[in-house]
Amino acid sequence: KEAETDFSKEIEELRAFYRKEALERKVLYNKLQELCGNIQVFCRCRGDSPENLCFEVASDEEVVVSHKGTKKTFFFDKVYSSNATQEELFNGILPMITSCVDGYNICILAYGQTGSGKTYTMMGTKDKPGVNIRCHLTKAFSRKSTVCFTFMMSMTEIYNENLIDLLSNPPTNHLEIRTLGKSIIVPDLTQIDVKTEEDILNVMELGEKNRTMASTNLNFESSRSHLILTLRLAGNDSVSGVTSHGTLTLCDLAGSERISRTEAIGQRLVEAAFINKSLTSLAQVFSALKCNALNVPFRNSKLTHVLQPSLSGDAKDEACVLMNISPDMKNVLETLRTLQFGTSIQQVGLR
Ligand SMILES: Nc1ncnc2c1ncn2[C@@H]1O[C@H](COP(=O)(O)OP(=O)(O)OP(=O)(O)O)[C@@H](O)[C@H]1O
Repeated sequence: KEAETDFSKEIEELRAFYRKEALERKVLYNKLQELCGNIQVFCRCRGDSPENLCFEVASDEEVVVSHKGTKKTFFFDKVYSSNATQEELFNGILPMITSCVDGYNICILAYGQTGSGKTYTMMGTKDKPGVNIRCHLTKAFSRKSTVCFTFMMSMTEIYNENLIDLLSNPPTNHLEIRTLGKSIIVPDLTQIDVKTEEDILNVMELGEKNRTMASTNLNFESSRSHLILTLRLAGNDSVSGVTSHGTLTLCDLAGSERISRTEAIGQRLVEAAFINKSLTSLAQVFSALKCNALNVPFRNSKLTHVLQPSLSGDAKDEACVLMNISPDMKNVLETLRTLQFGTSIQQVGLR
């Protein structure tokens, strides 16, 4: 009996130690977050080398754009030059992604004009997989062997303010978004339980297939829509008995180019107007957050409404905006616009 009591005491001490350690890790992470701000802006330069480059990467935080004989310098949390590999970029955002297992809501957004490398960054190719493919969180699993994780995955697309469920068969149009306090729910959204990396890749494949089907039915190019992949995870810690919930949202935004540049007419003009509206709403949300406005206009577009849970809350929300830029001189104005957008959100601190 004495031995039994000693053993229970030891277990209790171990639990207390474990809880303390977990708390300390959280405090340290919060401190780090305070130092870095909870929106980080990274710039990625497309990886080809035309003769006429419109910028140079001056350091791993600085990019200098040349236009009409003047040079303009932009500073970001990190600048990835044309030579940066997919792996280097992924390693830069890995700490943020893994914090999701500690109950953080993480949102990674790829922004930039059409052809600047957003899809390459997020999806990549078979040989050079991008963020979405590498985000299988296996590193997180192995880091916490005492925690049993469950994952639910959803994949949606927003085209002309129409929220489409890419995991239902056939894809369902016009999903409704409801606000429930600080969170939002999409009542009819398909969520698939995923357990392994292979499950996640299979679900992505299904989503991509349905995306092609949806774009064929509605007659649009996938680059004209926003693609949002969400992984919701719950981790039950067998030692502390605590369950934490985190969300990882990965978003490949539609091309940000101006309407005048695309010379769009008819349906293409309507698409461009919708894209413009949603990206403007995104900028407005960031600027409202920046000045701690009481009302952040999340509901002005489907995009910001869907992203609200990872942008609006407290210190547990974190975002990383990947600004993709093209090195082509003929794209210099779009490059400048993209970098200006990045600069404007750089100092945003979420509440
Ligand atoms: N860092 C890179 N290294 C090598 N190739 C790249 C890189 N970034 C982009 N590319 C290539 O450039 C082309 C355009 O990239 P991508 O399709 O990713 O652009 P995008 O911004 O997603 O365009 P859209 O908005 O039209 O979907 C693709 O052929 C892609 O493979």
